Amino acid sequence: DQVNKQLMNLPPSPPKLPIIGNLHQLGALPHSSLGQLAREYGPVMLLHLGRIPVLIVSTTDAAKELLKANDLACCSRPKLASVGRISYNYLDVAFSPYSEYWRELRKLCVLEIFSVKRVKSFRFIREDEVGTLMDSIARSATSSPTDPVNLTEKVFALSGSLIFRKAFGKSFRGSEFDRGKFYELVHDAETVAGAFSYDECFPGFGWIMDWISGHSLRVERVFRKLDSLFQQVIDEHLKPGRTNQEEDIIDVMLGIEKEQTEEYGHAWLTKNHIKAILLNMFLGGIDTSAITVVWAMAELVRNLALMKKAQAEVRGIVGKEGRVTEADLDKLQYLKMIIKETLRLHPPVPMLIPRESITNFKIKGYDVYPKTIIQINAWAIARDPKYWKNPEEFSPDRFNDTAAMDLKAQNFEYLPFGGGRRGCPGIYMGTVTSEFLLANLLYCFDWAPPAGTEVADINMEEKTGNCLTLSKKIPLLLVPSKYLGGQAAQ
Ligand code: HEM
Repeated sequence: DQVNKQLMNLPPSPPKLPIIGNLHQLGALPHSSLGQLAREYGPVMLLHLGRIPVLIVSTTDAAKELLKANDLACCSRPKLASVGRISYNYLDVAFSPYSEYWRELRKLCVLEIFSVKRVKSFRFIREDEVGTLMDSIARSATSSPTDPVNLTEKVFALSGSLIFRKAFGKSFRGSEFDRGKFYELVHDAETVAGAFSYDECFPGFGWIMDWISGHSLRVERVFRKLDSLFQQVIDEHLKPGRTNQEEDIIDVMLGIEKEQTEEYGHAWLTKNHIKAILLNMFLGGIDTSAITVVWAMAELVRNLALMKKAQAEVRGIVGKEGRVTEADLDKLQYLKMIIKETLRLHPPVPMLIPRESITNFKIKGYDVYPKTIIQINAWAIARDPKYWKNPEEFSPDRFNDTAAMDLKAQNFEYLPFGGGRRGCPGIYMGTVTSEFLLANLLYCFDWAPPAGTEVADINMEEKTGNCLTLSKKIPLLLVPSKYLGGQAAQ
């Protein structure tokens, strides 16, 4: 309450404007502007986005204090109305507030969807789809050797096809689904999921702005389209006599629903739960892996010596096999360091997913009260010169010296997948996908900037595609030429 709040030692706040609070200080790249502000106001700052209090955590020490000592006090998610709508009233894993229900669901998903065993069971999908992409790039390299390939477009399309097929058991190739429309829908859902509505920032009158700007209508339209897509595919799975060659995520979840019904007379996992989990796979799994591969390729083309080193590794291991297989990945230690370094310098989810505090807690001696939104600036933390030598430099070899630094946030200077109870459960799926695609791109082709441009011309500006992810602003165009050393066995 008000009196208690006055007695609290609140974190420092940059000066705010009436009504909008600190909204004007976010800019086009909030992770960067907030990193700048943190240098002035310290490792924890309290901002106000309109009326919403938001705690920004910007250093390794503070992130450790938050995720280790205070994880339980702040592992909920804010209930945003648009997210509520598209997640079937928070039936999903990523946006559901902390509760007994969320704990059960997360456990189920970790065991059944994100497990190493399940991810491995989709190996043939990755090998098939990546193989098709390599063939298509090879064809264009042969027919028009000087034409650049839009690698951003290809990599995003591939990542979308992979998740689509793992979830639905069907490929875009030969199906009635339109790839372009599917991406558009995923993109619209991401935009809806990543944005606060005016009503949340400005209680009392914000709804008028939502109405004028068309926000409410947009949310409803996206929800209806998603729901009808999910319903259509689930109905297909329920048709008697369906023959499925590939067990997909819908099969797995319908199986769990059936088991629960047989055992208890009813299932708590209903069709709406299944749809909400599918939504998480689309929003969590497509752009993140694609963004990583695009940044990795951009960095390597700009650093020829690193590119050559990576190609020597993968070509040395794979020899004349003609294609990298997933069995090769464990031997590709330098490739793994490249992915780690890419995730450090270009974390695809730079401020993680917003959390919300459940109870009072203290961080760095400051009080945080319940219902405060919490954002960890993983982007700023991974560029902190106190922990990283030459932090702005792309240098995969730095992970040689920190072999213990894994991706699971045991080290709080490196948080590309977040951490604590809400940390990303899709780490394995995400890294295998990125590593496997990158390995094939490096093995099968040599890459050069388009004719008339220099390596130094490759634009490295960032863009926040929606409020959650950070990608390369300008699509990456490169000219591939086929690696002939891999052809003998083909
Ligand atoms: C390179 C790939 C990926 C990156 C960088 C990434 C990053 C993240 C981050 C930063 C979070 C928020 C963690 C936090 O709040 O502490 C997260 C959460 C999540 N991610 Fe990922 N992710 C990736 C791949 C995937 C994949 C492939 C899937 C699923 C198919 C996935 C599903 C999820 C889900 C469901 C959550 C919410 C977890 C919860 O709230 O309990 N992610 N991810």
